Amino acid sequence: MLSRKQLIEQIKQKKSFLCIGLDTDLNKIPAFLHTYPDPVLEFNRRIIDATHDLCVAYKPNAAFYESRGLQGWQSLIDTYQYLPKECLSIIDAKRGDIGNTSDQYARAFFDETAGGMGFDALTVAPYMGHDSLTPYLAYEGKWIIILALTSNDGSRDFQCLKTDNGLLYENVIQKANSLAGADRIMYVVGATQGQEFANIRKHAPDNFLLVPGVGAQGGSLAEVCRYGLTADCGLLVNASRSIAYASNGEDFAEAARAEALSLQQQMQVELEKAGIVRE
Ligand SMILES: O=C(O)c1cc(=O)[nH]c(=O)n1[C@@H]1O[C@H](COP(=O)(O)O)[C@@H](O)[C@H]1O
Repeated sequence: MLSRKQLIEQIKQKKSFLCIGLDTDLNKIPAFLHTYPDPVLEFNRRIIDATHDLCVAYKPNAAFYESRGLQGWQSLIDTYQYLPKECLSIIDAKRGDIGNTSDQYARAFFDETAGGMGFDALTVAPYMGHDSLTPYLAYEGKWIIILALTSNDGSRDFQCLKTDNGLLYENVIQKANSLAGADRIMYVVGATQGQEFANIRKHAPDNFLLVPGVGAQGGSLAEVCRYGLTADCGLLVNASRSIAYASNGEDFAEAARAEALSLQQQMQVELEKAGIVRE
């Protein structure tokens, strides 16, 4: 369990708001790892060992594990158990269903005694409304991270539709803000959304934003910071492929560290510029 206060302390201590995505694809990891009993777990462990002092969160994406059936689910459980406790653990599963079903998703990802995983945070889709979100909030201290304005092209299809009460994604934020505060709810906003961050901040001034889309998707960290940074930082910027697959040789963990270090150094400059940490 990681509270907002503890997350902010981590950010200040590590001078980083980096989240590392563990989107581990059996077909992309170095060949020599295939001799290990669980190559995905071995890969994740080495990435975590090489980067944990540079980031404040890890985000395994459930799809990369679910697609491998029983073995994949075991890799996910074992990876969860290996995550450093000082980092925010996010399961990116983008769940959303009627309350009765959301209860089960919540148990699967939040209740360690039920399914072996007790992640701090879960990504959720808001499309089914308030009663699809509240079951997760029943878990004291856990976070939900709601899709607001995503990084992909299709984000314009629905999220930017105009309603009598503003854009659809603005409605999502307003509704979710009525369910819980900035100590329980974060929003996903893609790094590719640039100046739109200024508008997001009008509706979610205090919430942390999970920001995927730097690295492989081409989003700009400087622009995200310019429009999205708050006095408490308020950002978790995720990179998955650009870190994890920086090399596919035996040096993959060092290469991942070099990528993570480069992002952390840029983040430190931004945190210093904003006066959140001292130079
Ligand atoms: O919820 C997410 O994390 C997410 C939302 C979004 O708008 N865009 C997005 O890319 N993601 C996820 O963030 C990660 C991005 O990976 P890279 O593009 O490899 O850094 C993937 O796990 C995506 O599923």
